[in-house]
Amino acid sequence: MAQPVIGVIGGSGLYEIEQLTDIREVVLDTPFGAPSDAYVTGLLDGVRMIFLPRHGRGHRLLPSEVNYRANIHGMKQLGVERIISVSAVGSMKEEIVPGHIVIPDQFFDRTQGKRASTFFGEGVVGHVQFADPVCADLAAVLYDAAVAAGAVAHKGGTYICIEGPNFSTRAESNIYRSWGVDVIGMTNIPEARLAREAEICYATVALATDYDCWHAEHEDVSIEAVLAIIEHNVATARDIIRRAARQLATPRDCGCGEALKYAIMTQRDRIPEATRNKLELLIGRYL
Ligand SMILES: CSC[C@H]1O[C@H](OP(=O)(O)O)[C@H](O)[C@@H]1O
Ligand SMILES: Nc1ncnc2[nH]cnc12
Repeated sequence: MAQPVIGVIGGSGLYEIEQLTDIREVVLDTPFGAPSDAYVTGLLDGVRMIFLPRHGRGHRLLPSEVNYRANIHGMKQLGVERIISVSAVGSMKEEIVPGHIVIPDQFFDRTQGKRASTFFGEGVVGHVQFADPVCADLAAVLYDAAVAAGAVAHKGGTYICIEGPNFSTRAESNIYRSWGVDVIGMTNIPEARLAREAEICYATVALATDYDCWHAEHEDVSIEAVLAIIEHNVATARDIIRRAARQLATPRDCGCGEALKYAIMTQRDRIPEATRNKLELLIGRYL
């Protein structure tokens, strides 16, 4: 069996994986438009990796402008079975100190409907389960890798995803905290939803960079502070990816690869030809 391919979507501050060898750039088109940038494929300790900078090289795309559907479709085209997302996040809890790593196990969607968040539509209806939005197996590997890399890591937690690009108001921040969320960011929704629809495992290495604006003894979040923390921790993020990759060179043993098995509602002979063609890579085997 071919070796599983691991995708990495790099967030703020992670625009390349320096340790890759046998590097090739792949420019892809998808039925959903253009991905954020060329994919970089290469080997990390012999494991095939595909890297994509979420905001494009040079950080050109707002969280709302990222073409999440194209990014995930491109990963699928390249045979990716597991996606490691790397993201900068604000901490919503005292004990998650800037510099710590969180491996979230839940998402709370506060985006504002501006992002295409499903591959379905245009005559085909599908409803995937999303109660547990993160692949537990992949998350466990990432947590262990973070600990082995020497990071202070938190296993599990809720990532609230706001639309951005502005950071939150103090009132919003305090209300989110009262909801019990752990970290805040702007990108993991709809990325995680689309990975599930594409039957790709998804989990995030979230690097806490700030205390948003709720903490009386800490400065309000600013890009300056976020970038300083990222700069100090990007080597750790790369180390986590490298350690995780070594553990992920085996076929997966979770349910993510069959997420669509019972999800498609539409009577098969009523699915328009054009939609069939557009979604062939994602749903072809169920039609
Ligand atoms: C640079 S702070 C705000 C920015 O960083 C996070 O992006 P990513 O998840 O791609 O690391 C956050 O979601 C915002 O987009
Ligand atoms: N406080 C914050 N809010 C939203 N996204 C972030 N990314 C990093 N810090 C953040």
